[in-house]
Amino acid sequence: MRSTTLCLPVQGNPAERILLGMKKTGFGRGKYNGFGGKIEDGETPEAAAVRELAEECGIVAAESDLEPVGRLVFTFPARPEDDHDVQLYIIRKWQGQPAETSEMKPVWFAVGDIPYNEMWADDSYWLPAVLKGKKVSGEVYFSEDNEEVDGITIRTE
Ligand SMILES: COc1nc(N)nc2c1ncn2[C@H]1C[C@H](O)[C@@H](COP(=O)(O)OP(=O)(O)OP(=O)(O)O)O1
Repeated sequence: MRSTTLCLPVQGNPAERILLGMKKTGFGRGKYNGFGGKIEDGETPEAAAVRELAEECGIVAAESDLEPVGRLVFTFPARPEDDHDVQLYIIRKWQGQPAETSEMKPVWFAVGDIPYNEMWADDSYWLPAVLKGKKVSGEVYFSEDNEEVDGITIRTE
């Protein structure tokens, strides 16, 4: 199970726009997603989230500006090496302008125009709640094709 972070930069409170990145390499290539990746040995989830934001879209954030919004566990029975345990954050304040990197191409979307058909299939189950200010936790099981959701439990608070 990979321990990872996923950070969602937004404008507005409640969120009006969200910054997503088109993944250019590795896991989730060809999909829009938030920014994040593996928590390295000895690193806190918050330090990993800030590092990945800088590496993937060039923005500089303070750990104290990360808003924890939940945790999701993704299970791929047909490809267990891709199982992910993900700490989720929203961020509304940072320094610098988002820029394309070797890993991701950032694009702003209005909250009503999020391209769910170009994202992981789980996102439409939990992202709307997060953008409305809820915290989420849950488990997602993917089907044999590693793309469709086969089972999902999402709790909101
Ligand atoms: C499968 O469902 C998922 N949905 C969403 N929206 N995001 C997911 C899902 N599974 C994982 N993620 C997130 C968690 C991380 O932010 C990234 C994956 O990071 P990881 O470090 O595993 O992938 P890479 O950055 O490609 O790692 P390498 O650089 O080692 O290739 O996706």
